[in-house]
Amino acid sequence: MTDNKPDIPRWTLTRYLIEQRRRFPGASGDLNALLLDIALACKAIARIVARGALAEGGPAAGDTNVQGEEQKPLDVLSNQLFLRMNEWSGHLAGLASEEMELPQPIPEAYPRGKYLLVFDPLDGSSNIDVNVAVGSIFSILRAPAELIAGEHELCEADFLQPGAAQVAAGYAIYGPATMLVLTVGEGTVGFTLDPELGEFLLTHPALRVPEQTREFAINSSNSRFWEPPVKRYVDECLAGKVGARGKDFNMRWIASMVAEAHRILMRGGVFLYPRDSKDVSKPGRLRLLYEANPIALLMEQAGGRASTGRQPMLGVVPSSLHQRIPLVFGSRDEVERIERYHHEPAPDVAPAPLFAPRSLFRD
Ligand SMILES: O=P(O)(O)OC[C@H]1O[C@](O)(COP(=O)(O)O)[C@@H](O)[C@@H]1O
Ligand SMILES: [Mg+2]
Ligand SMILES: [Mg+2]
Repeated sequence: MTDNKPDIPRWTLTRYLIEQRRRFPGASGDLNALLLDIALACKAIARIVARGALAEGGPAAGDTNVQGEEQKPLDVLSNQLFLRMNEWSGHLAGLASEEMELPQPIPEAYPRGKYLLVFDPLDGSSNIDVNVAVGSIFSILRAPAELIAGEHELCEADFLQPGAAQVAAGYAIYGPATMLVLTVGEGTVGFTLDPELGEFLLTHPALRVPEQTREFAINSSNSRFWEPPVKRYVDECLAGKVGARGKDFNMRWIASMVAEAHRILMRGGVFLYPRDSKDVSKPGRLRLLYEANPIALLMEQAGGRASTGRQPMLGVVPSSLHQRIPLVFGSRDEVERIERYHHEPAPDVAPAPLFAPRSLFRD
């Protein structure tokens, strides 16, 4: 079965989740209910984003988040929608967001559940004013047993689980169409919002990232700060047919990671936001728990790969809630090549000869 062919069952998100649950006869249905609440938050955000400059009622801008970045009114509003749609549900033991310094416990009045939700309520929000696709990214983890048992209060350490521990992950993209792209550990699937029905309908039942590509995405204004393996990789792509790769490459940079991830899931490619020396206090631009990990799981479940450049992303043990990390993802062959470049010496750095001729004019 291929995407967008008439043999795709026109399942709603609800129906898809019911079918998935059949795989686990003992399942409580909590995960499904949580995913539907998240989808509802995304629909609410989609409506506001679609109104653009006509949207009303957003809180005043001007604040900064824990990352020291300017919060747009829609960042704040999207965060509130995620909280409002999810904290009462009884399926969560806590939430954490890009826009909140500390994890948010479930209010006393509401029941506690067994999952943790981590999210970036609006990714690529610097693109809102220019009407480019933005999105919401989420990751679902199991709450530690002691937290569920009430043996301790919700704390940062509860969230510090490697990406491989994610139960589900996904994003909504607010573009010309709104889509929800999801994995519950059984492949990566895409739903398109039917605005008349208000339903996410399954349109991409088996997303696969092609193993090879001729398209890369990187913010090349940072090139002077890159490490040698990344410089080497990009130089080889730029050299095209006559270079080491023997083929021409195309380049894209939307500056909205959800949109880049979506393009790569649809037609392949590789994305890099590598470690650089621009600001030594930041080992990468993107955040591990609510940007890199969910995208990594979606990629891996679609046959792609995600990495720090040095190790698989899903194996990284987080050290803090808002930890930043170098991120490379997309077509498997390209990500593996970039990893290889990080592990092998650069080809032009020949070992210093024991008896090199000495000269004042040597460069
Ligand atoms: O402006 P830069 O350095 O190109 O960074 C762009 C990156 O920053 C992000 O916008 C960060 O996400 P937020 O908008 O949620 O902070 C990514 O979506 C994107 O890949
Ligand atoms: Mg983001
Ligand atoms: Mg954001």
